[in-house]
Amino acid sequence: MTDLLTLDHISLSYETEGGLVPVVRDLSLGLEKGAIGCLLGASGCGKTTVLRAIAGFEPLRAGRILLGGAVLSEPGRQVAPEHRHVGMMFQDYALFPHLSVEKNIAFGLRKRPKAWREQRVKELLALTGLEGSAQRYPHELSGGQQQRVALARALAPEPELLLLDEPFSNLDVDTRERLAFEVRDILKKTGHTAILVTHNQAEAFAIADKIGVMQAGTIVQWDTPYGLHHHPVNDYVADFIKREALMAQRAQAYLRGEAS
Ligand SMILES: Nc1ncnc2c1ncn2[C@@H]1O[C@H](COP(=O)(O)OP(=O)(O)OP(=O)(O)O)[C@@H](O)[C@H]1O
Repeated sequence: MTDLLTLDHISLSYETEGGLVPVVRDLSLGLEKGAIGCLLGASGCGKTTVLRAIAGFEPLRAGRILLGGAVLSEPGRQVAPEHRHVGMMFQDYALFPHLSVEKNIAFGLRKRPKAWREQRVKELLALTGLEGSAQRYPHELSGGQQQRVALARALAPEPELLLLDEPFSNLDVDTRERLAFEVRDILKKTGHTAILVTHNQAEAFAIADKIGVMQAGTIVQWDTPYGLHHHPVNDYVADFIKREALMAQRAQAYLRGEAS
């Protein structure tokens, strides 16, 4: 199967007062349509920078980003973020506090016909289990419910690719795990392709089909959760994975339907 998203040897740097600082180095990955990928790594390794580059907010120093075979970014050329068909969901929800759940979800659909918009919002409320909360306001919802609204809003315009930056990190541990499984179920139901960024291994194993273990601006191994566990390419990956192995095994068992 051909990949929907391709990062082809991308490199990124930030301009600082001290000069150009390389942050992402020669990073490549391919993600099939309908798959959920995850960038996993310690703070500062460059995960968010990669996501921002896919969204179109950071220019590339080298390499190319392709979506559905079309080049989105290469040095000196960028498709504008609003023309990429890429949706985003971030850790701080970024919901509009003065709009109801229903209106938050419909926010990106203003240019669509009214009947289509109403039908789409209804579908998304059902998909995210928020039917009873359509008229409520963000401050009246729990953190987990707010994140489900944020997911519904990101999915509403039918993006080709969804980017999730540490979407669960503001939630307590129990909610975070439950929501990770719920989000996976929702994305699988709708067939969306997504890339998630996290430093939390349990979250990565709960949600992802493919995980990229990052170290100092590059991917050390891009593999299935099974592959990372059983065939780590070096000691760094092996140690990194071992640290939360118990949690990861639980998540895998859940996904195989062997645990509740
Ligand atoms: N606008 C910027 N200007 C200069 N340096 C930056 C900028 N944004 C990020 N950096 C640096 O680039 C590196 C990678 O940052 P990035 O946010 O991509 O890491 P991350 O892996 O997502 O970290 P975290 O898990 O803490 O969010 C860090 O060293 C960071 O300090």
